[in-house]
Amino acid sequence: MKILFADDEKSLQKLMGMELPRLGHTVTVCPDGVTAIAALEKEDFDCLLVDLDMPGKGGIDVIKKAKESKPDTEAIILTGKSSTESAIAAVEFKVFAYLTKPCRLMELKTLLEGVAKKREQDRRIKALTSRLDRIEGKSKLIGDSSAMEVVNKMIAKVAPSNSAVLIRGETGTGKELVAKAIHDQSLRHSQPFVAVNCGALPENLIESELFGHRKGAFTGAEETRIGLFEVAHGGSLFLDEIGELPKALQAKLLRVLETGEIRRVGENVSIKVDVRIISATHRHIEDMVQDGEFREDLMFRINTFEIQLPPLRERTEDIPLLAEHISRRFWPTIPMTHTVFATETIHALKSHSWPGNVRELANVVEHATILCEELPIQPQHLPRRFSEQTPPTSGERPELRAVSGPLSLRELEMQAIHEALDRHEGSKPLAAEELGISLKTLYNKLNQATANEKTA
Ligand SMILES: Nc1ncnc2c1ncn2[C@@H]1O[C@H](COP(=O)(O)OP(=O)(O)OP(=O)(O)O)[C@@H](O)[C@H]1O
Repeated sequence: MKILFADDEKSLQKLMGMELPRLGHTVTVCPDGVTAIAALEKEDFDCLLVDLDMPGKGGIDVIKKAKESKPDTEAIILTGKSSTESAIAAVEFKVFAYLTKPCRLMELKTLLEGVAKKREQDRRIKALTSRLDRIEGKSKLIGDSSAMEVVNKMIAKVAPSNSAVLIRGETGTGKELVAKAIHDQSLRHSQPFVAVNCGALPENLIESELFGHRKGAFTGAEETRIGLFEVAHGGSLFLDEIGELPKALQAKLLRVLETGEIRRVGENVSIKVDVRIISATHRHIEDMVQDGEFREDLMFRINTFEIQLPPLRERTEDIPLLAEHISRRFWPTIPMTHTVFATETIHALKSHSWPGNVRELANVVEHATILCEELPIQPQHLPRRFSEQTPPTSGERPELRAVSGPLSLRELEMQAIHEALDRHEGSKPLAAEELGISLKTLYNKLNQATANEKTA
């Protein structure tokens, strides 16, 4: 790390000037606060190591100056005598640690390792947050059909309350997006939104995922871990596919919702949690209750307020807006003034039945943006099932051509890949599994096909 050391004690200046580089850091040694502030004006540092009492400007002035221009600069205060005022200032400026002199080198070494680790974690969090933002996009629900207007009104009404919400709708209709929109418009928006797919977790792991576990609670529980309820404390927990929750867990979840307390697996003390529950399902929960698969009391707990999402085929008027919005996700440089889809392409999109709803539309648009080199996107850029609906045009790409003559081995392979992708609504992992190839191989083949087209 780049460290700025400031202390008026000559012996310490000498010691740090020698020892910090030995610990793998680069150090700028300053004899007082004024010199340290001047150094900060010239360059940035990862960590400040400053004496509190120096003639002219003190350590707090140096930290204040550094945090003004670079708030993520870490600071460790060294001092001969601690005072309440300096301790308060240290808290105000989020100082990493407070060391009273004489400090031991080993202690300082450990602290600096802690600073380096924190900076690494902060960087990772930033990278993950920006990646998540890119993947999730904003929770803005696109669509101005009357059906979506109703949905938006319901979200606005229920969001500020603390009520449990059950979102119903076919797969890919945007249930998670609605859950996020409820959270974003609620008073909890600055707290965590945690999503968990109850259908995707193995049965033996769900309890510990949701409620956490104590070290040694079961084989493999090597460390105490907090569960998603605790992670979501103060915010919202989105239980996707709640119909898939095993019966035993339904009883435990009900108890948590009734008492507001969770108990980590293997622990016998309860912890209070404040979490708003938003659930979603594509299944008919009432039928599941009838068949004894879902607890009726739990159903009444989670469905205080219900939002029904319409399938895409019932709001085809939203398709042009949605398709354009999604295309910019994959192709962010498209100027806002450009027409992205040709009229015939919109017509083909509107004529489809969309069993996979908006997720399927997103896959189709991704496919088209990969194939299309020049806007607007034409029908032949859509997957095969669409080109079968529209008459072929000249200049059509070989792998999208209607089968008229013998195909080369590569064309046959691409045909099989596209058919598998169509069957799985664009899901590459599922298509790869069906074809008996790895996901990586599937990507390689698709990328190769695109590269071949570009050079053809
Ligand atoms: N109204 C919408 N506006 C913009 N994007 C949408 C809309 N509805 C869905 N999407 C997009 O479609 C994809 C699927 O949405 P989402 O995951 O919310 O659906 P879901 O109903 O939760 O699916 P599943 O039932 O499979 O969990 C996401 O990429 C989402 O951003």
